[in-house]
Amino acid sequence: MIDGVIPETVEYEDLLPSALEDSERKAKAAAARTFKVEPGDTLKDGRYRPFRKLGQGSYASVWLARDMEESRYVAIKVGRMSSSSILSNEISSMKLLQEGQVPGHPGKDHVVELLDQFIHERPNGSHICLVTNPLGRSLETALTFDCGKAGQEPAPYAFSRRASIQTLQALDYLHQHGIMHGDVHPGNLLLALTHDIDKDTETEIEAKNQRGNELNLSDEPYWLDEGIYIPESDPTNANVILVDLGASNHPADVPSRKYAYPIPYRAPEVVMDTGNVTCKADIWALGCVIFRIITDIPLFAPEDCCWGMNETEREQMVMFIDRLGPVPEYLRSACKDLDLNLTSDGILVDPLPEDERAEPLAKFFMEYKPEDMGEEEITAFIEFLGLMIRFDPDERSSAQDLLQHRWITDFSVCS
Ligand SMILES: Nc1ncnc2c1ncn2[C@@H]1O[C@H](COP(=O)(O)OP(=O)(O)OP(=O)(O)O)[C@@H](O)[C@H]1O
Repeated sequence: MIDGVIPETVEYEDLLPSALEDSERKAKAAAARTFKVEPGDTLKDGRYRPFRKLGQGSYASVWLARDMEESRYVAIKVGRMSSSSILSNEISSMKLLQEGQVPGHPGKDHVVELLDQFIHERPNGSHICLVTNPLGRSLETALTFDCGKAGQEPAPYAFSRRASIQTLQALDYLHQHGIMHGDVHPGNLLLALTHDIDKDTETEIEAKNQRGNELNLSDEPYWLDEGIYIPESDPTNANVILVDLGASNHPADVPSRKYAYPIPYRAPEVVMDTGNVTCKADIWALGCVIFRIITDIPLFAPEDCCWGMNETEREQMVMFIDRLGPVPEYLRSACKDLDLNLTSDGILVDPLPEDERAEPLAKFFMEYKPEDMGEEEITAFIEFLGLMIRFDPDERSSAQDLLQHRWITDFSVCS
């Protein structure tokens, strides 16, 4: 909550003439709820001057702004008018971190930090705004566009390993503060900028972007680190920052239905909507994220990715069973609701033909393992992965224990 105040949401639809068609009302309302910047606009009584869009999410847009008071650049996440509870939740978790009692934790440097917060009032409602340091592109973007797919080299293993460890440190930092993230995926892991943009003028910042000056106030977001490709940059210089605490929940070990994991990162208890979702769902998602970072291949990617469709959930459960083995007792009744027939041992009565089944976890990893990973490290990594990717949340390791695992501690790393 911002200083104890959650602004009331004014439903813009209610203010529109009733004669308007439904679709027209919805379009007008959505446009009104979305924050736009006009040249010369400022926020918080002139303190911040936004001049370029950095990102667009479902609940907010993110703007690069000049902080006139501190002579620096900041990123301002401006919530849509209808998203006040999500942004307030995000701020309350970030404040918990600010007040936190875990000094010297390495994860602190890998979680987005709240610099300021305020409410931007508009005639028909308010936008909650939160201010953080400007960051670069996401790991999702970097892995998809910089490496592999575009005919380029996969990310160097030194980079993938470093990014994986930093993500684990970030999550442990949150969990030590009693916060479950609830939306762990590579799109929420941003690369820290590798140069100090505070030394640049606004014109220089635009000039650094190869696509030119007309980016100002454009609706299309651009990354600040455009043109820096991971394989070309020094992996020892890369740092990832976990962002977007909008779906976070605390205390982290109390079951909650507040989470937003994208389909490939959803744990069995999330897929089956058992209601028993705690920070252990973050651990499953972490396992999927690390697998993706290290191999560039998603661990569980159902072909039919439609939210809320039973087919997707059934397909995911079948994949889990193929990769992990029998469904534990506690999930079996939920499987019945999905029309998944299981034997009394928790395996499928009608499995897919052998050549259509997902391979077991270790075998699947061996197919995509990085070339420069040694034998012993491969064994350690498969063991490490198996501590996160487990059906039963109670059997998954905590982030704190994972940090002590030999894959983290025994192999040379540049973190
Ligand atoms: N500090 C930052 N610096 C640069 N870009 C950022 C920063 N924070 C967020 N972004 C960009 O803005 C996008 C939207 O931000 P964010 O994910 O926090 O919004 P959201 O509405 O909560 O998104 P979602 O739809 O994922 O829930 C991010 O994907 C990222 O590309």
